[in-house]
Amino acid sequence: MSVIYTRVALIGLGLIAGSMAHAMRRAGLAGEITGYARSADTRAVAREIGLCDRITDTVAEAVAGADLVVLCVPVGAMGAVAEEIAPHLAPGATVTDVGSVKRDVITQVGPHIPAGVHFVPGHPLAGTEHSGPRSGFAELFDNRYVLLTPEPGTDADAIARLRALWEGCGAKVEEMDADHHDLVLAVTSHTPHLIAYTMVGVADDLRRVTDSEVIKYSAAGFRDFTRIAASDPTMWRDVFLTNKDATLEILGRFTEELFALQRAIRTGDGDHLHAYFTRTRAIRRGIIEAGQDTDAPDFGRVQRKRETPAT
Ligand SMILES: NC(=O)c1ccc[n+]([C@@H]2O[C@H](COP(=O)([O-])OP(=O)(O)OC[C@H]3O[C@@H](n4cnc5c(N)ncnc54)[C@H](O)[C@@H]3O)[C@@H](O)[C@H]2O)c1
Ligand SMILES: O=C(O)C(=O)C[C@]1(C(=O)O)C=C[C@@H](O)C=C1
Repeated sequence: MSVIYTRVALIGLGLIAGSMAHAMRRAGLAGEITGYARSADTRAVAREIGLCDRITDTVAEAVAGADLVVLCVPVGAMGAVAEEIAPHLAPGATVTDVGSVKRDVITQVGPHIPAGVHFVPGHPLAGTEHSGPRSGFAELFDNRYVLLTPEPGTDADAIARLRALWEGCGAKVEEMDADHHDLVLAVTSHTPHLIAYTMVGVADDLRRVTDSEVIKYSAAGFRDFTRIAASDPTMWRDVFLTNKDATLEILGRFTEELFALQRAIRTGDGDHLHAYFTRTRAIRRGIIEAGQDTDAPDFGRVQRKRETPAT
């Protein structure tokens, strides 16, 4: 594959930036990769492992002359970082981000983008519970979705070039409205994470009663919860604070369903439980029979819905 950007600047050197650096190198997509992280320790590790071609001690040096700047910091820090880089951005450059929430990032970053610089927000739907500069790997985005959420009127060439970069990193790219993104992700990622955090918290409370049996006999489902609940606390604090409305909406629906199931258990209503579990099983089977990636929801369907004219 050929070079798509002459210089890519990665701001915030953790799992996602590290994985992007590895994936861009794998396919030769960037002429040069520069990197900056706020913490001197992180920069030292990034230098030690050769994460980028150049790790700079200031954000200004990292973005100078870059035709792509990728903000890879926690969602709550995006606005402050955008303000810091703004005076140093090259005319014609594209700024993107990888944040898990999109509307709030647009609100934070948008006002700092100078005229002549393009802003194309993005979100790779791929991750692990690990963080930091050593956690990245080239295959993270292979066959995973990246959602781009540009505002109407964004330069089409800037979008196309960023799309090509992500495809070169192995991803499938779709465009989506930012608000819709936040609602979909509240269902498929944010609320499930909150539930996992809660379940592991409950088990931890119980552990004191059962003398570690909860850990010793933990079954596969619970182990999966503990993996999710080991995710970065700063990242997830910011996700819930910035995708508040959508998460509360989905959490409200979840709580109603949970109360209905709780009631069915208390009243011995086996028919209700059986019908509910039959319905959820059918959803999983439907996904498999349709030959879709069982790891990911059908974002193509969401996109097609968006394109349907309002009646
Ligand atoms: N981890 C995932 O599963 C995942 C998946 C998709 C998207 N994301 C999003 O990607 C972004 C980065 O997540 P990550 O998992 O790579 O996190 P990470 O914790 O591995 O890395 C974040 C990096 O940002 C740096 N940083 C924090 N605040 C900063 C600031 N104010 N200025 C400069 N650097 C700062 C940290 O030192 C660290 O190097 C987040 O917005 C997150 O929502 C994460
Ligand atoms: O596999 C994981 O560890 C993840 O949770 C990754 C995951 C998700 O699928 O929910 C988490 C947050 C992101 O914004 C994107 C991906």
